[in-house]
Amino acid sequence: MNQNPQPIAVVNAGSATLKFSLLDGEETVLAALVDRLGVARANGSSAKIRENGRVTFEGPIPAGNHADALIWLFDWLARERPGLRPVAVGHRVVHGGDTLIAPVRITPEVIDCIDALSSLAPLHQPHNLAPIRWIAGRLPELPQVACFDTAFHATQSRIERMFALPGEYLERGIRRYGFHGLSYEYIASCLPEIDRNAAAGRTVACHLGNGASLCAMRNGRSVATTMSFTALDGIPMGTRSGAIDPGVLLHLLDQEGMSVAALSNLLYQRSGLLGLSGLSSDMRDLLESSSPDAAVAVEYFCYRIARELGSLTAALGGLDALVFTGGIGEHAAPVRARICELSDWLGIAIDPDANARGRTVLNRDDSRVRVLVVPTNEERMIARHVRQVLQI
Ligand SMILES: Nc1ncnc2c1ncn2[C@@H]1O[C@H](COP(=O)(O)OP(=O)(O)O)[C@@H](O)[C@H]1O
Ligand SMILES: CC(=O)OP(=O)(O)O
Ligand SMILES: [Mg+2]
Repeated sequence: MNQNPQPIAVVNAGSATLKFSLLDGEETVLAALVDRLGVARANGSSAKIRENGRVTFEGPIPAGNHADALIWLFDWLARERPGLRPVAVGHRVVHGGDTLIAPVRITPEVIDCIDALSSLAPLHQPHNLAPIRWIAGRLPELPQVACFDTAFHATQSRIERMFALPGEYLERGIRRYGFHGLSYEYIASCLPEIDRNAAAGRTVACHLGNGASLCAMRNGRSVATTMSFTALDGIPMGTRSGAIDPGVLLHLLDQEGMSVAALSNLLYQRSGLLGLSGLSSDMRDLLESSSPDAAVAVEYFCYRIARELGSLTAALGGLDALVFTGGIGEHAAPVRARICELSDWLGIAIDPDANARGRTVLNRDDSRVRVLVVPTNEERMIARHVRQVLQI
């Protein structure tokens, strides 16, 4: 790091985690992860801080929610690293709706707009807002920038964004938006250095983490994606169902008398890999398990991804490259292998050894489609946006 750091702080608040980074240019000088937020346990949550790759703090902290965790982190920084003062803060905000389609400096009006979209991203939006509000109240002189997961998909065609509902619904903003945009934007920014044809051509990126989606890109711009109005649609995820016949929801509400809150809990928290396996939402647990239900959950996950890959290939009119990213995409070789096996009809052929070793290039020389593993870095993308918006 240089002698006079002017770091950008980046806050990426997930459903049960808070990721916090300090970036000096493209370099991450400090990265903190606060885990198990909102999970009832005697010791509260736990934090891990890494500086230049070395763990410098690890242990329980007295934080029950995202704002508490951020307060603890700012206190820790002021006490332990007084020389590391952020000059601005960038936030990942999951939903930008129809109006927030580019990174923006946060004002009270922007906060109101983000708040109005909370019901469309209940696992994320309230957790995105809490740290923004705390910083605005306590450190009003610190500029804050919101970067939206939805913004990258603003290039999609009108047809792609529609649901087949009466036109008035589209006018009211009931349409496909898409998420994980900061991750896809970062991947698109890396591709020219890794593979010029993939960067300029027809690429499907698979962001497979706890939340998961696929995005079809042409020349680095979003053409179609699997998530839509909310981050529930598309492929199954850690605890989310992915696409489901809306008739099932009507049935549960109408015939079985399920409450809206219980249905929301089922779809967001109790489905996906967790629901199918009855064991865990974490792919590591499922791959290690000998339970038949865990195997079914993994197979279902891979099968639905392979089906969506076919659909997105149709949206692109062909496929030049497939990119894996996110916790599962970057680390779970058996999942990548199975998705590629199910997609061999597309001309995908990978080298098992390159896959097992987690190399950047997985495809064999005779594969018609390039297959790549590119680690995502939403925080780096956010820091770039902050510098651009604030011109620093
Ligand atoms: N070594 C691994 N092998 C298989 N799956 C992994 C591995 N490491 C992480 N994962 C999966 O990645 C998920 C987290 O993905 P990540 O993209 O880091 O999280 P988030 O969606 O919270 O940003 C975990 O829940 C787990 O399913
Ligand atoms: C939008 C979304 O699903 O995000 P995450 O993967 O962080 O849960
Ligand atoms: Mg994520």
